[in-house]
Amino acid sequence: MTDDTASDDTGPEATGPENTGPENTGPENAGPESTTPAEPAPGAAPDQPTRAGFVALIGEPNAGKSTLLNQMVGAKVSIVTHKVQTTRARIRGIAMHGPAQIVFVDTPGIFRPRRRLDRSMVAAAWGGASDADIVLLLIEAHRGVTDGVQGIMGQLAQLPKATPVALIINKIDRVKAETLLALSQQLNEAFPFTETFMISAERGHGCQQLRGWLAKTLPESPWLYPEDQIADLPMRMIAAEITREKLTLRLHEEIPYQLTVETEAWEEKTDGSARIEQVVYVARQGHKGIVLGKGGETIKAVGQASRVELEEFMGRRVHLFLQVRVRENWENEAERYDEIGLNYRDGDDRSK
Ligand SMILES: Nc1nc2c(ncn2[C@@H]2O[C@H](COP(=O)(O)OP(=O)(O)OP(=O)(O)O)[C@@H](O)[C@H]2O)c(=O)[nH]1
Repeated sequence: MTDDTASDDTGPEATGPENTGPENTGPENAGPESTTPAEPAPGAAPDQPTRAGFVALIGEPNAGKSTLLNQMVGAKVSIVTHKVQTTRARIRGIAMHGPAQIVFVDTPGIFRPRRRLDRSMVAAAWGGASDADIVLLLIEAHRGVTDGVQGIMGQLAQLPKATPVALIINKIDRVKAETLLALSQQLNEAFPFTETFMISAERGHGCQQLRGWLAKTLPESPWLYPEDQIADLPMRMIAAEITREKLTLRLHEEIPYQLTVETEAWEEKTDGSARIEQVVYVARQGHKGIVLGKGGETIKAVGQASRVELEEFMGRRVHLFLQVRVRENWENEAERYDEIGLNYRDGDDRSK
């Protein structure tokens, strides 16, 4: 182990042959919370056509997009913290509802970009929206029509006319019913929303109705992802996001937005555990020391916290290995954007 590698895995390293047996539990068998494809709902008419498509979640930072996604998909596919702009990648979660496959695109918060990376996030958010079959605009009930919301509403007019756009008023647990009705009326006068839902993403209120509406509104189509691919599709990404969340919480304001985590290797062990190798990329040499901490204590604590959460999430043992590498000018390397799911091209930026 070099000084930039950490693992809190104190158990004996498994040395058995590569595990390829059919009994091997893949990341798709990630425990009760994982994204699990459902059979067509009991009672669904056998001749009902399958439906599928992309649903984009649009909203100001902190509106509750990740919370709603987790609620819909039933798995922790993106990270919820109190910080804004925690969502770096276009993480997709897939929900099955009867014969419908609902593919969620969790866009980064839409906000005024300052740096190039920020601009790519905005472009990705709007790109996700215009490619989507359905757009959901999330508003925070207690904040009402902010400047940011007004800005986003102005942009909605640029979407293809046929795209259904639903207004989702979230955090209804924070306001009175009269406030909600007035807000809904005000917003519906400003834009012709196809439908309005009032929900609490955190508590799950209204989410079942929303899911039902999405399922019946998506176009008739074969499923976009084969059933056996659905569950493990985002696992590496989820694992990387869990570690990035632990880093963010540990490093506070220091450098969280200038680092990224990638899962480089994932090996299933014959004893049912998983060996996961991840790399934390930092933008500057100086940041490496901060992430490692004195005597490697920071990265060790991060690794430990991440491993505990991964084990809880996956329902089995995890051996987690973290490395820290410097990738200078990461933020300006256009080719990196594709890898984290951001496709930025000059001219794409619709935020101005
Ligand atoms: N009271 C209340 N809080 C909620 C609700 N939904 C989400 N929150 C909280 O709002 C905060 C932001 O939620 P996120 O899901 O991270 O928001 P986001 O839109 O994904 O944020 P970004 O990733 O920054 O774009 C978190 O603290 C959530 O717990 C809700 O229905 N009621």
